[in-house]
Amino acid sequence: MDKHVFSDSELILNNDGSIYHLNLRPDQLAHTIITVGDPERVQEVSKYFDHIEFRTGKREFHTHTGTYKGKRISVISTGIGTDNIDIVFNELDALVNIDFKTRKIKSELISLDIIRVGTTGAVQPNIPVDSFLLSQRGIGFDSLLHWYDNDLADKTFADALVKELKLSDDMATPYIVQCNKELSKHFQTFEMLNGTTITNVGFYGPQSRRLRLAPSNKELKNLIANFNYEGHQITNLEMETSGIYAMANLLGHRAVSLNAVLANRATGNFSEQPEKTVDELIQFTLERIAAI
Ligand SMILES: O=P(O)(O)O[C@H]1O[C@H](CO)[C@@H](O)[C@H]1O
Ligand SMILES: O=c1cc[nH]c(=O)[nH]1
Repeated sequence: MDKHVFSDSELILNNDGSIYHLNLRPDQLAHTIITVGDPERVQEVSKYFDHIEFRTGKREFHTHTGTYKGKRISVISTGIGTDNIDIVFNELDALVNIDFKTRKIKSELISLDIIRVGTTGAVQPNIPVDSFLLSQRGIGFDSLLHWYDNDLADKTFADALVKELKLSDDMATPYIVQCNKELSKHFQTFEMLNGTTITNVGFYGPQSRRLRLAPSNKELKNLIANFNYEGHQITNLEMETSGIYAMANLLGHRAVSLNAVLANRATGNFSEQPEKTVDELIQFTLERIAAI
């Protein structure tokens, strides 16, 4: 594989030498990366930079690269969902680990630090809205990992999920993936909760929300809240973490997912100050990154 030359249809470069979706050239990317779902959140992060050296954007993928307290950081929006995470992680990895001139994998591989600053809904009543939660592990209901050759499966944990949550055969087998323990230590402070995060492919039915359409598994919200596997309770639901941990583990990057808890699904509450809470998580994250 090291000698393989990637064809134009597999490693797709734009006319200016940037990679297809992210619109970035290798020199425009820092090796510490903050990912956010919302493209508008990119500027909410980069407004704290000492200076911004580069801005680009295409579709939902917007990037600002600059420094914070002297540390070079890129902040990139992924849009919503693990389908976008597949694109973002493959292209980030290509930017550092594939030589765009020879179209071959480099002999020395680089490991990126990738920190998600996202939002979430808690499923346990004792997790307050406006708190911060670090996903120790992600449970993927989204199937992304299954499309890659991998040995990350934890079959016993997956079997317990299928049985206890009464997942139907029509649904993807869940997968379980971990944060990078070394990187996660830098974000462990008294205000940070830790948990197990389910990532799914939608905000409504797939997160057991009901507006006009009834979810297929009507008990799912309660089953998730009551699930316990070897002491691991499920804490929260969102839409990217499992994909981020899957891709980071497969590609050799370090990733951690930090969540601002905006909803509590058990109590029915939603934050009265979502922008403020996200802003506090952004400032917290930048301070912790500067100290790495
Ligand atoms: O706030 P972000 O980072 O987008 O994260 C969460 O919010 C979105 C849904 O509103 C999903 O992307 C979910 O994962
Ligand atoms: O409940 C929530 C809140 C934010 N993001 C989600 O995906 N779910």
